[in-house]
Amino acid sequence: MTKQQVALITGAGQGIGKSIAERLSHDGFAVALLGRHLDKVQAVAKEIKNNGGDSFAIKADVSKRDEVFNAVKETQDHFGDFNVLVNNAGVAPTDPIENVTPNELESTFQINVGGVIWGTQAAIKAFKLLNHGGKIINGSSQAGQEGNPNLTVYGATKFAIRGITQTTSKELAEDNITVNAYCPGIVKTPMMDDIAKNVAKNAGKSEEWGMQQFAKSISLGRLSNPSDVSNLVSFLASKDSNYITGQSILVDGGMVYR
Ligand SMILES: NC(=O)C1=CN([C@@H]2O[C@H](COP(=O)(O)OP(=O)(O)OC[C@H]3O[C@@H](n4cnc5c(N)ncnc54)[C@H](O)[C@@H]3O)[C@@H](O)[C@H]2O)C=CC1
Ligand SMILES: CC(=O)C(C)=O
Repeated sequence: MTKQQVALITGAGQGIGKSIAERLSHDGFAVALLGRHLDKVQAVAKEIKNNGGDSFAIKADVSKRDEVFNAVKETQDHFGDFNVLVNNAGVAPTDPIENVTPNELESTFQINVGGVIWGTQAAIKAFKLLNHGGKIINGSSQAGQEGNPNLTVYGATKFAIRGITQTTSKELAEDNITVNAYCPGIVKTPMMDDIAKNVAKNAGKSEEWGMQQFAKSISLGRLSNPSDVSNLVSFLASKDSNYITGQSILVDGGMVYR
């Protein structure tokens, strides 16, 4: 009887993180859901339980190293194992470069990049304690492969995550830990709605115009659903990806061609 695999997903209260948690539960994982707002992750965890899954909600801020370490330990203690970390949580400030502030720069890097680094450190510690390898899956973006206007700070963090994915995959290969990233395109979530609204506001245009500035470059001609992304994460969390590491894989409907 194969032991149930355990995954922790950060930013699982909505959007892509919620979809990843649901999909990994469907794949047979026990899932721990981390979020800043406990009520939101508890609601998703409850829904997963009602659908027959094994889930657990944790309140934490990924920019706080100790909270991330506690979340991984709580996951391991609760389920008795820990196998996959999905560093999904992120924020996307939307500003033309001349409006970027020191606070925006610092807080965005603390969340988007710090969260990945603290999660990676905590996962390594757990995998070593459990005496087995594991998988780390980071949330990058098409905006981490191609510069997007008005997303300088956000894009810088997503480019950084691709670099971290490469460096840590090389460092951790000897411990049988793979590290990969998913690079979604334009996904229908609250984050993307806010980006489109802000781009439109900055340009004095309608919200529809804002979303269109991104959507017009999608070859497949449709916006992405969160499930398009969790399909890829399901593969990266499975044994089928065991020979893939250090890769940042685009799932963007044909926006960026690398
Ligand atoms: N929506 C999109 O079009 C795309 C999203 N992505 C990436 O996918 C990931 C998820 O994005 P969405 O689901 O669209 O975002 P979202 O904003 O809808 O959800 C993000 C979740 O992360 C949580 N979060 C934010 N900061 C946190 C912190 N400090 N600690 C703990 N949780 C925190 C939020 O509360 C929220 O529940 C992000 O890393 C984003 O950069 C990448 C490409 C496209
Ligand atoms: C939110 C995001 O990552 C985009 C627009 O690529």
